[in-house]
Amino acid sequence: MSALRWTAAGTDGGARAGVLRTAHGTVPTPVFMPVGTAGTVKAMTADSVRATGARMILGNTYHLMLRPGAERVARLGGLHRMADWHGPILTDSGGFQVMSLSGLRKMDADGVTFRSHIDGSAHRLTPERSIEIQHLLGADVTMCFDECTPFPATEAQTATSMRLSMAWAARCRAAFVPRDGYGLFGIVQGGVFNALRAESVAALTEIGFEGYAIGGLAVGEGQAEMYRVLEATVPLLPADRPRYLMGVGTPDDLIGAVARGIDMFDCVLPTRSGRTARAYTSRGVLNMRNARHAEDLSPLDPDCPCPACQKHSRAYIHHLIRADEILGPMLLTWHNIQYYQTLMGRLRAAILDGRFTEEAAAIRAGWQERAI
Ligand SMILES: CNc1nc2c(CCNCC3CCCCC3)c3nc(N)[nH]c(=O)c3cc2[nH]1
Ligand SMILES: [Zn+2]
Repeated sequence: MSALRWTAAGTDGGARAGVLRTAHGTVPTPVFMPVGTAGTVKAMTADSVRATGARMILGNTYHLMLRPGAERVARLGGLHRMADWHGPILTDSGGFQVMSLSGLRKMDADGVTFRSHIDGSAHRLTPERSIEIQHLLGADVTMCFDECTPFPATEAQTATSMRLSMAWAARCRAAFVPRDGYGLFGIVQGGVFNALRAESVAALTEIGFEGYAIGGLAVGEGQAEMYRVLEATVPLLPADRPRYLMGVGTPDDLIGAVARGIDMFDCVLPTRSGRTARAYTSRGVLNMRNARHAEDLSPLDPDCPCPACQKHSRAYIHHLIRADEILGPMLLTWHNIQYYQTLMGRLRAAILDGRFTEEAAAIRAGWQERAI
């Protein structure tokens, strides 16, 4: 097998369906990748993640370099063996989490020095070290070490930040060891400025990557602005490479971004919401702490195959949440991950059948039917 490859299976308007081939198996796209921050999709076993139909998960340089340490993960056989996850893993490169999680940090042209949010110990990430860490973790998809430009930022600030990330992208490409079934993705920056986005795409495609992520979005710009940036950026990307929109998003965001040519997604929403008692359903979001569920014998979502919906009532899940029972977040997380997988499956089937617009409208209409 050559380097990691994406091949198209069908298109419908701007939406596209395809297959991503990796060293750890093939993944139908569009794909939602559950976030497995510290080597685990929180509150889920690897078997339960697989049961949802999820094929590919995220790991993270920042968390795993701090604990248990990248070299230790390698000594434990890598992330796949350690977590008993034998499908593809994409790891983020750490820059985003350093900027959003760590306390004291100092950015310079060569990298970033920061203190661990866990024990305050000092650490440094450079493009080369980030690539090395992701190799030690065993990632199928490695992300370039970048700076996610803060929002809002002036055009000048955005240009400086983007150009630093482009210089780091070239260093990542040089440091990455090519292997069959593995790939390095570039990350497009440029904030909300079309000319800077175009400059970033040109710089990355000049270097050449197995896939292209759109970074610097879902940072507070709002859905309309995010869509506007996608409309200006996605058409500039090579049609034969996968496109990954980082950190997105709500079910509604996913539909809109698939419509604009995105193939891959990750977001903490389904897992984090599972731990904050919120359930995504075909009829909108439910807050399971709400007393109205206390004697409701209906399932979270009648159309859902997950154990929470097949075996339990809203009343039981409401009780678990109120009683602060660990099974509550487990069942809600499982359901939310299942909901996201079911959603992506429906979108993919609709693209292949040429009825994406109709399917998107039907899904959105379902959310309007106030959850009974
Ligand atoms: C939520 N919005 C958002 N996320 C972004 C992320 C993070 C994507 N999710 C990674 C997981 C987070 C939890 C731990 C495991 C890794 C971004 N990452 C990078 N490298 N660059 C971005 O511009 C970048 C931009 C992002 N915007
Ligand atoms: Zn369910």
